[in-house]
Amino acid sequence: MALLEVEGLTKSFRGLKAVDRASFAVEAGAIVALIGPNGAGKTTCFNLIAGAIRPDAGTVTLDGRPLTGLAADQACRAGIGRTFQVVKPFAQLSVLDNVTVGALRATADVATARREAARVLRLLHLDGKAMAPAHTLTLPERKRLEVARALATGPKLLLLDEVMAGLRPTEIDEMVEVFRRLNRETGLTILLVEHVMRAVMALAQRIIVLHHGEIIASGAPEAVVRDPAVLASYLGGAPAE
Ligand SMILES: Nc1ncnc2c1ncn2[C@@H]1O[C@H](COP(=O)(O)OP(=O)(O)OP(=O)(O)O)[C@@H](O)[C@H]1O
Repeated sequence: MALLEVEGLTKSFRGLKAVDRASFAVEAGAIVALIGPNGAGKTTCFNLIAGAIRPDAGTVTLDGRPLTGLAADQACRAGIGRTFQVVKPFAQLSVLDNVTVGALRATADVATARREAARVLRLLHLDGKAMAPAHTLTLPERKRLEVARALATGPKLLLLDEVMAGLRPTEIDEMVEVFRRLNRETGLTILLVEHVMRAVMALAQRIIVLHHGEIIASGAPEAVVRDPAVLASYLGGAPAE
């Protein structure tokens, strides 16, 4: 059964079709990657699903419930958790407080939110940094904090926007393991936008390829990365650096 259903999603910016009649589904418990060249419309898709912007046409349904037209905080309450490409924690707040802010989306009780935040920090191996101000974290730690903030909202669907960018191969492998474990142990459904193919191939059970806002391929990772249309969209090279 599909947890997320996207049907005919379309969004233009000043005449440019950033997302063009995109339709796809993400099954409950799946890890699916959305890939494509720069400017293909991936982040716009996320913004449409998460209620940051409104579509010109099309629908988004989560768990059978229409999300189209909901504002970002309503989409979050409905079960969409997301990270942002540009990581922006509250710099002066501690790591624990940053994640508690996320957890307060799911509960009004501060003590419960702090407990949930502490649990999520352990999952992300950030518990040792709980009291550190967010601005003192390294890049890989800031990336994990971004994931922790999204996870603490208690999502049914986690949208990850380039969380591997700037990480070293060993750090990527650690992140991959965190998501695999989360998916395996809690059944969390994940849709990731990612250029780092090492992570895509290790994580995704299915890949959807966007090009100029349109879906040009979808299927098993090994088949999709050999698809001639996909290779052509990446200027004849490998799908990503
Ligand atoms: N708010 C906006 N106003 C105008 N144009 C926009 C806006 N957001 C995105 N676009 C345009 O829409 C297209 C799709 O952008 P989007 O950021 O969704 O691509 P992307 O696939 O996420 O790219 P990248 O891999 O570089 O992050 C691009 O041409 C971009 O310039």
